[in-house]
Amino acid sequence: MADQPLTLAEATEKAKELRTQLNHYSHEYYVEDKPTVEDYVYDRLYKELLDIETNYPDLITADSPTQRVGGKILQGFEKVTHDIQMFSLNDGFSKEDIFDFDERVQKLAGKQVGYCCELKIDGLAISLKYENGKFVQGATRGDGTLGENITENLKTVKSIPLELKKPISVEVRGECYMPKQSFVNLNKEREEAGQDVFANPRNAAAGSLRQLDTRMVAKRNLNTFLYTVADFGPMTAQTQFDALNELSEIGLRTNPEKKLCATIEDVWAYIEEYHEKRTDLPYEIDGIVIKVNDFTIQDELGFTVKAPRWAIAISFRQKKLKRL
Ligand SMILES: NC(=O)c1cnc(OC2CCCC2)nc1N
Repeated sequence: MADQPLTLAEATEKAKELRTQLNHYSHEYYVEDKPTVEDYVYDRLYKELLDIETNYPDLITADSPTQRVGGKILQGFEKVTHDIQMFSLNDGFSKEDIFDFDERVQKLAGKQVGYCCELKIDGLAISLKYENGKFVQGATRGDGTLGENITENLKTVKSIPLELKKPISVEVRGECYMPKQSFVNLNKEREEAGQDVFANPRNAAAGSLRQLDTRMVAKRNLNTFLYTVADFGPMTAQTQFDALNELSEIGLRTNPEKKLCATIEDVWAYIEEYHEKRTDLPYEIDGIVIKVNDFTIQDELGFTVKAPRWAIAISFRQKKLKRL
């Protein structure tokens, strides 16, 4: 016999249960890349929730997985002022530049310091604001002070949680990027449709986030890695390495290839390692970012107008950098 239609009370309870289950499975799949259920299990539960929301539209919540598909046509992007400037990075082009950086840092810090090394994801820098755990604003870097409000577009990026694992208010920053395979598939589609193709995944990600039709963005399979805590709220990390782990603990996606290096020689080994490995990665990187690990020392070193003194990027895309 066909299921009896749910009462409002039953539907409310069931929708809440389904949202929790679906958001958990989605976190495993999109944030941890470790799904524990087959797609058909997810799809069946999703359909059940969609049916309930269709019958009881008032039960639709902002963090419902059904809201990820987009459906808004924006008129444009409002401007957003970054209370905390989004800095860029000084570039290094050779082993000598990296060792000179280490010398400067040690001189300023008055001691040998440890470094947190990260892959330099080739995407678009974004800022995410959460209030009491809820995703409230997403923005582009812009010129570092003035960016664009792309909240509605970022809501369709499945690895950006609409709700954190803890009800905290923080601002975090990272990179939004298009995986290599998605880039290949997109360009194939565009070519078949007689459209211009994108030159590289970074341009494809930027072009996708500029879409005013959020349904288009939802189809572009964008992804993220977060790497900066701008407003810590109650977060307690005292080093960059711990901050990356803390970002992951509250439900944000971070890059697993990070490494804590005690000496600049270890940093150089990491750079050479990923210069080799980069073609095997499912996303593009344009270099490595080296950061003084200890936040107290970062604060001592401070910033120039554009960039921190406690970090340097070595780019793999340098004419001069024939080989490392
Ligand atoms: N593209 C990246 O993967 C990346 C970029 N920037 C930073 O750190 C900058 C941010 C502001 C000061 C240091 N880290 C990264 N991993």
